[in-house]
Amino acid sequence: MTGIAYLGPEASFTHLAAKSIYPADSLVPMRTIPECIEAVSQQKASLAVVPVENALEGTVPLTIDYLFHEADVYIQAEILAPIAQHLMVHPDHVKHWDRVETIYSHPHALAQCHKYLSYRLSNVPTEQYSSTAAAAKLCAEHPELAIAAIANETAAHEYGLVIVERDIHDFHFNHTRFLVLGSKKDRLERPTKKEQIKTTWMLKLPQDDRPGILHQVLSVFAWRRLNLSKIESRPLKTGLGHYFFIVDILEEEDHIMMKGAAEELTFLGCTVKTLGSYYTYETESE
Ligand SMILES: O=C(O)C(=O)C[C@]1(C(=O)O)C=C[C@@H](O)C=C1
Repeated sequence: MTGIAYLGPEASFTHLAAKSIYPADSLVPMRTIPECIEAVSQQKASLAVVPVENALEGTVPLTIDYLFHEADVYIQAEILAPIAQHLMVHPDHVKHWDRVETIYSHPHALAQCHKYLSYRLSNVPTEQYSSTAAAAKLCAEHPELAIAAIANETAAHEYGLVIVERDIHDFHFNHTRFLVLGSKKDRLERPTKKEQIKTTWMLKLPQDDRPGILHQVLSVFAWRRLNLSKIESRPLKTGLGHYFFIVDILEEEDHIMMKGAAEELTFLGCTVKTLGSYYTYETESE
């Protein structure tokens, strides 16, 4: 069991995030997020790095859903990275870049540039691809096609493309959170003294639709003064109106108040799936 799986290929944003804390030669590219998570749960990789949330576009649903429904893995750290999106083409197309016929990228990247694309290139269809770097690689491998990719600067260098429009993401504050996942509850050391620990739980409410249950759940945290930094619902996929909740709590799971909270939630009929406690590593831009 060796290697750290990441959403590839080389020069994806996930690759840059992973390289900020792990040596480049330990990283193994995968084609999809589920493949990364499976590699860890089937012990084919020691860890995996996957995107989980973007400041402009919100959750990466595939990651959250796969963690809840399909795998039993734990978060060992999170990496917070600034994101800058650029439009790039093969050198053969630089002169007439605004005549490209299709723009490829990861769905999150296309969504981060929605305003730019609709004002500047409204007639050009977009096509979703497995990652920004995979889209850049496609442009490099097909100079005969008039296509462009939205990706980062490293991808432009890696695949020999030319950036024709810089910083095309719609809002300046663009960051993505990436998770480092492992098969055991084990966390990376605290990166700096001031870093706050965080715990992620996934909560399923009791089956019977009793009034006020969400209020009761929140009060479990409130009276214990447990600070939530995020709460979000996702469909349970068992029918309309059925959800599970992802909560990030700014406390360590072993804390007495957290143990009490878990017990009380279970008593209320909730199922608590823990992803563990971990620290945040912040990276600089490329
Ligand atoms: O496509 C990539 O390069 C990725 O690493 C994926 C991903 C995402 O899933 O959000 C990561 C960061 C950016 O927000 C855009 C795309």
